[in-house]
Amino acid sequence: MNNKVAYLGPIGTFTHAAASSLFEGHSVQLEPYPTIVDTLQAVAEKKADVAVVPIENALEGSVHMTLDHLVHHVDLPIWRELIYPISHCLLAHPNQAATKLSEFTHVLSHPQAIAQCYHTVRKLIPGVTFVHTDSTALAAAKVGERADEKWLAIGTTQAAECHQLKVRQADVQDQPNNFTRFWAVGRPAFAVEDVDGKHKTCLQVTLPADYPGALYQVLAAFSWRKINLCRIESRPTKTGLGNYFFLIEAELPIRHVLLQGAIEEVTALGCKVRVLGSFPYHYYRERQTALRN
Ligand SMILES: O=C(O)C(=O)C[C@]1(C(=O)O)C=C[C@@H](O)C=C1
Repeated sequence: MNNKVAYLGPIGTFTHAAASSLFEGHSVQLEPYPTIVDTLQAVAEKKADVAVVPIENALEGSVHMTLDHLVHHVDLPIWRELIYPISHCLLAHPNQAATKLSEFTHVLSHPQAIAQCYHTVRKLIPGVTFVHTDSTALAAAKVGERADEKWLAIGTTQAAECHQLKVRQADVQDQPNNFTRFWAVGRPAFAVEDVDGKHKTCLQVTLPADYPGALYQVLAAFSWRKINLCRIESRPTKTGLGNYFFLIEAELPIRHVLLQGAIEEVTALGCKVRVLGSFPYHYYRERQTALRN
């Protein structure tokens, strides 16, 4: 039976593009879900084998909805990571062809997409009203349904094709080097080839108490073993103001003896350590090249 892959849909989201790339060449069933939480819940409730969700963007940082749901509400291993290039377009209904860009009144999109394009769009359309939607593709669908409104969506060229919209301006993100990391979480019943052996482990570390140097001691366990950390982030434990846990991503697989040693040391300090996943990662372009060669 085909593996079911849940993704933040509908068709035409960046997550859809990332999921298609991750499972290219495999017979899977891609199934859209309306929100990040629904997408993760689909795997938790065994309606799907794996879920593809955004986790971090180069311009806007963490996607807290994904991170918090993975930490607080489900227990699903991170299986793979894809780093995908993000290019946002301003999409309009064809009936608005005569409307100048500066005359549009509303720009609809996912909050992450709006944040990544905020300054560029405000410069193009001063005084525009931003409207949040659950995904960029849903914004495109809404614009497609309202031919008479001077509305724009921020989204992908695929969403423009799906809803017969016109790309009025491409590449409207505030910075050119825009990438989003996507995680596939769950337990699909097949292996995907490792493109180049790059591996990460994501740990949730909770300190036993707040005292001077507590985090320094945790980091020292990685530092003297020369383990490269590619991300560290604090998030509220939701138990009271000022209570945090730390998400630490190390560039080693969990089975590596140095990482095992670091985890033992951090645990001996009284910290709670939870392994959220140990997984291969690759950049979109590397994979395309690898598939071609
Ligand atoms: O709305 C989409 O198209 C998504 O896939 C979500 C999402 C995100 O939440 O980060 C994915 C990539 C981009 O960073 C913008 C939006």
